[in-house]
Amino acid sequence: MSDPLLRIHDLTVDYATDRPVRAVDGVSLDIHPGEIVGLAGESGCGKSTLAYTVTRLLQPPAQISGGSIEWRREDGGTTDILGLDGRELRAFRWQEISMVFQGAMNALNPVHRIGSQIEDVFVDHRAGLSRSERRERAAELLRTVGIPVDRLKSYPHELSGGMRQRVMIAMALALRPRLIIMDEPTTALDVVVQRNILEEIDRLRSEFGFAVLFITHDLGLLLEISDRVGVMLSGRLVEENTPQALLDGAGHEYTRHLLRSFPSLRGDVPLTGTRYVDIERGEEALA
Ligand SMILES: Nc1ncnc2c1ncn2[C@@H]1O[C@H](COP(=O)(O)OP(=O)(O)OP(=O)(O)O)[C@@H](O)[C@H]1O
Repeated sequence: MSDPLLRIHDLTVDYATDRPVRAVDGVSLDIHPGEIVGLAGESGCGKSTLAYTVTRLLQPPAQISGGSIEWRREDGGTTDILGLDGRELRAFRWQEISMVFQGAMNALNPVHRIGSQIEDVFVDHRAGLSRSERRERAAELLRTVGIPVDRLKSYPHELSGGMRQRVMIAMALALRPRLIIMDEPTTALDVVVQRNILEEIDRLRSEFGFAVLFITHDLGLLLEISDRVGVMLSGRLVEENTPQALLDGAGHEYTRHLLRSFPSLRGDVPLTGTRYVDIERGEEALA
């Protein structure tokens, strides 16, 4: 197997509050190029804290108490993510790793058109592009995520929730990052829209080859879309394996407990994207 793209080693993160919380407790996890790695676990187990640490968006009172996060650059060398300074981080985010967070669709600025918000990513990170080049790229990105190009002129409130989340995914793709971290990206959406977007992410992954760290409390969903799934409990990564291996026999009692909550996934539901097919046009119908 190729060298990992991201190597999280023995990471520990604490919230230094009156009653300190160890949110991430000695987690080690590798993500390889092009892989979809799912992270499951119930609310409060530390999934988001892990995502915020990898992207260096963690705010006090959170503090990194130990461990390392290593990034393999395209030139083969490694970058210590925890050692990046502010200027380096601005160049690193979006460019190397981008993020789609829960409720990200509400992060769009309500008073600016969709097109200009996508173009802004290029204004900030691709200073050499002309205005018409930026426009062309914004249009191409919308097409990529399945939104008609005339929507560039729309304001966020004129789009459905699913479309707005697709716009956020388009922005996350804009600079062709090699890893996209998605923290509950579809949780706020209708289940049909959610399925369509997941199918889209998988298709885009095949097309562009980026890796995905997909975080959700929904283990059933992760078993369908991931190459490997990690299960977190109280800050620890208690198990990590392929979906099939977990279904065949999870090693940790907590994983077995989570699996029992999804009885329909134990053999009678295909693990491929085939369940998407009959609802392919669902979002258009709802939008
Ligand atoms: N700002 C904060 N101050 C203090 N404790 C925090 C803070 N943010 C998170 N925590 C605590 O850290 C632990 C991990 O929280 P985290 O949000 O990472 O979990 P999660 O698995 O992502 O949960 P959810 O799915 O609800 O977002 C929890 O015990 C939480 O209460």
